[in-house]
Amino acid sequence: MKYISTRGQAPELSFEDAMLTGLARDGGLYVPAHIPTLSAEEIAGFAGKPYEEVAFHVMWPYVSGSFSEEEFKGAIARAYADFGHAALAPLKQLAGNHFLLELFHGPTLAFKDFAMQLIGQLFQTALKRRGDRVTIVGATSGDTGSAAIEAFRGLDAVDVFILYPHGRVSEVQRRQMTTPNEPNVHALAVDGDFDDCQAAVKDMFNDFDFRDSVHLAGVNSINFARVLAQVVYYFTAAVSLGAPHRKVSFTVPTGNFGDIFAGYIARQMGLPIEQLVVATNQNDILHRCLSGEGYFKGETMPSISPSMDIQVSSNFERALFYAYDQDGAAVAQLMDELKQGGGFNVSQGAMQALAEIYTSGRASEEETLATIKSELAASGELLCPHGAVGVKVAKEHLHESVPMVTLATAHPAKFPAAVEDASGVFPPLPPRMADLYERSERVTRITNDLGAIEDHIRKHTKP
Ligand SMILES: Cc1ncc(COP(=O)(O)O)c(C=O)c1O
Ligand SMILES: N[C@@H](CCOP(=O)(O)O)C(=O)O
Repeated sequence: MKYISTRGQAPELSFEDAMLTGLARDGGLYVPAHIPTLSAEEIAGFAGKPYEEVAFHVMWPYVSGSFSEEEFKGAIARAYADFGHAALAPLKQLAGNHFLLELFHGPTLAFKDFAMQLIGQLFQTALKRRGDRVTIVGATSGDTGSAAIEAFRGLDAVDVFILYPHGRVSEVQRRQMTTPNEPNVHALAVDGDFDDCQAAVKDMFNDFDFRDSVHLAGVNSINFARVLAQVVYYFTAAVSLGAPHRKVSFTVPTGNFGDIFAGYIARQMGLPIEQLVVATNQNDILHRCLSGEGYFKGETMPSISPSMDIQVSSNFERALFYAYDQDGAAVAQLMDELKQGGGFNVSQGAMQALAEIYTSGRASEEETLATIKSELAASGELLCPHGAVGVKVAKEHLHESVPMVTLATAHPAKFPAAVEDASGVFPPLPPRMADLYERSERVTRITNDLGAIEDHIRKHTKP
């Protein structure tokens, strides 16, 4: 399988090269040159199979030229060995036709572990084979950073620098990033918001001298390997509800559009997905855009679902690439308008293409709090604020005949203040991280200045 850039001007790469490269050199994002499909029989065959086995079958066509079958199966087995639930991604019934897919049983209690644990294994295999080392930079609104640090801490061939917005992540998220004491891990608290952190990461990739001198790699969902690993749980969830013989819908709490884009890939691969519902918090650029108002940045407002406090949603570029019939020049033009003028209008044809796949909704802060409270009373499920945004929006899109799955993207214990405020229940951390509040922290506060960030990284990267 070859990978191509959404802006059409970067070299085609293998899976391994695309994974280690991160952002394409034309500023675009890598996508597979074609999306492989699975037959209804193959999908039906996933019923009752362990998650790891489904994972291998779904992802193998994308990675097969880069890893041997044995390497890839080994990576999958090691990636999911430490999850705190035997099913890895259990499905719970909330009511009638509405289900919750719990994606927070990994080591850092968020859905990011599904991909990050796997790419941690794949990076190690590839770097060992090449005798190479890389500098990973990542931007986080809380969960990607902790998952990346967990996946790469202590590895010889990797330095990892995580940029998070100072004061805009939860205490648990911050401590997950600042308490690991391995010297290859560096938490940077940036004076700015998540979009500033993400822009800095992209600017570093576009600074080729810097990029090449430190062997830059990226583990945000700009990396297609991140998206790919997330495709798997759409299959396991849908099949357990009767797919491919029955259609299933998904509602996805959305920020950077990576998770829902994984749903799009699953759909294109042949999974009968009826609706893909984008659920946003008050930072609702995606909901506004999908409602026909164009894609225009507003100010990012801090919320009780901080991981979704995002205005420039990086994977939306991938969605646009398909909506514009894979026209890289058109996508490059839109991204230029976004950078220069803060937004763009989507053509009528592309809006139509998006509307065939995605619908959307938004939850205010009050609605999120009310949903945490009401869902606890109704089903006994204690939601994190991100899951609550999803549940609120999902309820506006329920249909009698098609099951709806809402993705519960993080454990409530990552956001105890908001959860307790809403429900009166303080969600405790699982025993394996019960001493998180006592561990000492190590973090560098840094201004939102590309030169300062690059200097810091240069100084702290192992040669
Ligand atoms: C808990 C949680 N929910 C939802 C999201 C949104 O996911 P995505 O950025 O893939 O849209 C994030 C961040 O990415 C998150 O950390
Ligand atoms: N919500 C994310 C933001 C980064 O998203 P990514 O999926 O592109 O890595 C976070 O928690 O960091």
